[in-house]
Amino acid sequence: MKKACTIAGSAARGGAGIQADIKTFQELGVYGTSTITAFVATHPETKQGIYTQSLEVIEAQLHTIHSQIGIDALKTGMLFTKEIIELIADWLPTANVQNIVIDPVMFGKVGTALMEEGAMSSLKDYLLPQATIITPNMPEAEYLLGGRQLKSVTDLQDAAHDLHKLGSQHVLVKGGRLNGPALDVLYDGVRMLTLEAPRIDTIHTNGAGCSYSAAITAGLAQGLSVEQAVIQAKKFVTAGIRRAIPFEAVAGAIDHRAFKEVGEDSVIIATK
Ligand SMILES: Nc1ncnc2c1ncn2[C@@H]1O[C@H](COP(=O)(O)OP(=O)(O)O)[C@@H](O)[C@H]1O
Ligand SMILES: Cc1ncc(COP(=O)(O)OP(=O)(O)O)c(N)n1
Repeated sequence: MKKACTIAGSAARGGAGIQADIKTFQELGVYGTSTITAFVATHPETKQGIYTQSLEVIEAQLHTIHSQIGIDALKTGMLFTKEIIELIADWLPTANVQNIVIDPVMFGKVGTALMEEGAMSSLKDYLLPQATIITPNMPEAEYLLGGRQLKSVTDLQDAAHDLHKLGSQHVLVKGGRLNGPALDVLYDGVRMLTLEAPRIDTIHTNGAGCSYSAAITAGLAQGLSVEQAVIQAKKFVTAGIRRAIPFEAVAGAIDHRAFKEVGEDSVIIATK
């Protein structure tokens, strides 16, 4: 069984973060391991409740996984501080991991800041250049590009082109916040691929981004190409949103079981 590792924050509500990643790994048939960087237990109104782990605890988890289990692919999610980002960036070359997915998590959908102010330059300078693929959503892409606003598919394509200059092998810009179909763009420095799924009329998309990058990680661990892994992951997340689990107090979460239960062929996405 191939092994995928997530380095991310714990989302107490269970829809995003480490919880989404491990559920995704399990559903896609890879063995999941985790390094927890922080605990998030925020209230949508106060936005308080982020508790980071010490560098020592983070390092101990990384060492345990690397020395005792092994890593065929890994993803990073919420890293929160400059110090944690730099720890991971220094550790990665020593771990010799072939498939690295960096989800540059900065903002949750309800607006919670999931990256500290001042951490952006470490992310850009030390972590993104090591990535096989980076997976920003629109606000994250805008922030990485110095505040430029993205409003159309052409803007997403231009953003993917410019973000590629930061040094990752591939860039996937997620267009979940555009109107119209759910469009994302994947760029490898030569080819610009657009992935399109029907937009589902729902507010219950908590964990969509985390699960997308985790599904890409699972695919890479199993030997898929980046393009194949992204296409499978897009189907995984589309199926999950289609069958999302609503909650009473907050927006609901995607259903990680959906892709396996409905079967890959029942999720139609277009690529061009
Ligand atoms: N309402 C929706 N219907 C279908 N797909 C969606 C919907 N909202 C988001 N997506 C898709 O979910 C994935 C995650 O995108 P996005 O929501 O932009 O990221 P994040 O969760 O990181 O903010 C993307 O493939 C996006 O196109
Ligand atoms: C602990 C933690 N990490 C990441 C996120 C962001 O999740 P994402 O799937 O990108 O989108 P939303 O959950 O914000 O819908 C998070 N919320 N918590």
